[in-house]
Amino acid sequence: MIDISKVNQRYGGTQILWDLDLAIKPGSCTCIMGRNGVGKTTLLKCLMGLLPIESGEILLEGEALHTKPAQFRAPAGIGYVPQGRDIFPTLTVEENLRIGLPIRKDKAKQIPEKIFELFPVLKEMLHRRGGDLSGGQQQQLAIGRALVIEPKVLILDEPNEGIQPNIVQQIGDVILKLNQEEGLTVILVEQKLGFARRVGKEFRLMEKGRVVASDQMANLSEDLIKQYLAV
Ligand SMILES: Nc1ncnc2c1ncn2[C@@H]1O[C@H](COP(=O)(O)OP(=O)(O)OP(=O)(O)O)[C@@H](O)[C@H]1O
Repeated sequence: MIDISKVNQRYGGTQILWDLDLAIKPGSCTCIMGRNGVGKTTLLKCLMGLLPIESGEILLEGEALHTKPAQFRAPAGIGYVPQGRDIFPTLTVEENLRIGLPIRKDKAKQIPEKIFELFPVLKEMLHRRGGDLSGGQQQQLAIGRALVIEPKVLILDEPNEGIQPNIVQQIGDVILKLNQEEGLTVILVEQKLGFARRVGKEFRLMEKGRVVASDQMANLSEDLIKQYLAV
């Protein structure tokens, strides 16, 4: 589904991603894990075209993605929930959700009802400004906004950072539903081990800008945790 090969990326003189290889299978839910600063967010930004790569390639269903400017990546079928959410605080919930509508292939004029079934709070808050929502509600809005385009792949960068436990539970339920019942491919950067184990089917461990271990989530051993995740 997504094939990343030999990707190198640098911020000025500092190289962050080193010949990074990563393959994502259709219908999988893959957690990308690793200590702070190993390059997880940088990798997602490269996938979304928000950062240029120096070399290597990124393919989506066999077609080159890395040659497409950022604005063509969502229409190619990638929904992205960035770290820190990045909702538009002065726009209403409805306006935030409508942003993806023009790039839908069917040019739908209405926000799909499914978004409100997944996140009923967004219907209640439809006319409130995004900036007035709680952190957890904003995160639900960011996920809803990414789903409006009906993506083939949903990418989430630490969706539970600073979110209260009951909303973390709800976000987990939604990811599980989308992945297991609807077959949506999910890529999740996640620091919380419990959450990763609950929703992830596979893991990829990163260290120093490379993927150093890949397996089914059930095989994430204490040794690997100690080596690549413990602080
Ligand atoms: N805009 C930037 N300019 C220069 N260096 C950067 C920039 N953004 C990130 N870095 C550096 O790149 C490295 C990787 O950062 P990145 O945010 O991708 O890591 P991460 O694995 O997502 O960590 P975290 O869990 O803290 O978000 C870090 O050393 C970081 O300081």
